[in-house]
Amino acid sequence: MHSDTIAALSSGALPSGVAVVRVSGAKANVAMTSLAGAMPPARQASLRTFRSADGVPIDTGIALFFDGPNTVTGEDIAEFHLHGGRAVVSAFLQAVTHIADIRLAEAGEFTRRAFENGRIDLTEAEGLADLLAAETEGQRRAAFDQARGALSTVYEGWMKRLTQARAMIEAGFDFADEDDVGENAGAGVRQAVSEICDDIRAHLQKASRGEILRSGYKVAIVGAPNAGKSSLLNALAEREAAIVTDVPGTTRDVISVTLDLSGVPVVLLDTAGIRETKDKVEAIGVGRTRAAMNEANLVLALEDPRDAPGPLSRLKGLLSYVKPSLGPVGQALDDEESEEETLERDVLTVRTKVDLASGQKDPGHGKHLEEGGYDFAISAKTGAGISELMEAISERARTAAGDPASSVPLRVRQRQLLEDTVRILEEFLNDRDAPDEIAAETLRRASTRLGALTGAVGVEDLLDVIFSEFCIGK
Ligand SMILES: Nc1nc2c(c(=O)[nH]1)N(C=O)[C@@H](CNc1ccc(C(=O)N[C@@H](CCC(=O)O)C(=O)O)cc1)CN2
Ligand SMILES: Nc1nc2c(ncn2[C@@H]2O[C@H](COP(=O)(O)OP(=O)(O)OP(=O)(O)O)[C@@H](O)[C@H]2O)c(=O)[nH]1
Ligand SMILES: [Mg+2]
Repeated sequence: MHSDTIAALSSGALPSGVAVVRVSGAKANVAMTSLAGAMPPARQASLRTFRSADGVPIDTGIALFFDGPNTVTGEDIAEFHLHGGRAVVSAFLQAVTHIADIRLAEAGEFTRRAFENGRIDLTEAEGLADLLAAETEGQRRAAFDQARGALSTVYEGWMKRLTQARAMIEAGFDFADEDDVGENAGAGVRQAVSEICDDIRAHLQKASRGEILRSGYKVAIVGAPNAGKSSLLNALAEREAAIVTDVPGTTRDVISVTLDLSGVPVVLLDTAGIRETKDKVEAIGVGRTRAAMNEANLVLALEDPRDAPGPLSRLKGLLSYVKPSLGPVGQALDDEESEEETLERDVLTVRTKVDLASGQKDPGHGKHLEEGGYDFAISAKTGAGISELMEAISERARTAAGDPASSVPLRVRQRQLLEDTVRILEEFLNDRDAPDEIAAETLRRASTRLGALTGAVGVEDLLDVIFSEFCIGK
């Protein structure tokens, strides 16, 4: 139990209609009696006038008292629902923190107490943080699912099975002389571990989907200077997010706009046109274009076919910037064949400015313009082809993000711990001749990784990072 009682404004930015101040800890009842005059019946909303220590009224509002340990934090909680004015809340917080042993809470401190008092585990706390940050329906569903313990159940199940496997080996120590027992137990353990390993691998397949849902499906808009990239960004965003001029090299930095497409956040990245340049600033911009392409789930390669030296030849050069591992599922591919497939799937070629007559002579080269060969043809000026392109992006984003309610790991931290666990379990499975002591130790290491997922073990150093991500009052 903590000695300090903490207090904070738990509702949003002021001014607001109503402001909720929460007080959690051993002195929550003292806060209630001194500010509201008396204790309200537990868990019942009561109208009270709140007064500072010298009896001066601050505000009239709703008082609520939740008696621990069955509360959000696991401690006694007093809630004060005030009028949401800045001076009201400020006078109230002043009066609360005036009481001995009550101080203002740090960011995430209520949730941290919930974790430390065993009310929630770490995946649930992370789910809560994501729930507060959720901006799309898909994000909300996945985070809500995780905050309610969907991942905890899965991870605790694996932990239990792994512990049983370890227990079987450790029991085997006692039968060291009796070969029969040792070998039979050995086969059972291997079978059990290999099943756990398969289950974790299947779960990991969903991880990249969860990460896309959490941080957005990234679409890089690339092409030569003046191809019409910023114009496309503005058309998709339906606002003037980027500067458009007829000067090649207008965009020098990556400009990002996030859209909510059917519940999946889609991050559009407008980039600097790719060309050899002596301009220092533009050269840095081109470097950033390359980085944007590498992190993108989808690349839109734009081309105005009136540009020399002709359609697609430049695009080929552009595509060579793209990493082979790029893919909606984010999985690295090993052979060349699938590498080509990935490029085909994740790069859309877009012909721009179709309102400018086609079949026109290329002024520089006198060649006829190539007609087909592009996945899409658009005009940012007339709007032609824009909604078709938008639908194609949306469909890819939905596929890449998957079903938000299917218990996907949303975070890199979670994925890495799961990958570590699989690696250690494989080590165990591959070393058939390991003495029992070594085998048990290998499984123990795997348990430690799994335990860190829910926060059961070895996460002390991480807690500050995880909980500081919350806002104050949560
Ligand atoms: N006013 C207010 N609204 C809020 C919160 C809050 O802290 N205050 N919450 C803050 O996040 C969320 C609700 N979360 C809560 C979770 C558990 C309990 C609770 O008292 N649980 C007990 C008793 C359950 C029951 O009565 O059935 C328990 O789990 O044992 C209360 C709120 C959203 N709305
Ligand atoms: N007629 C016509 N002009 C367009 C269209 N799209 C863009 N333009 C024009 O083409 C020029 C370049 O457009 P931008 O969108 O700035 O091109 P960009 O690819 O972002 O260029 P950089 O940032 O310099 O790499 C501007 O003069 C635009 O008005 C279009 O669909 N039709
Ligand atoms: Mg531009």
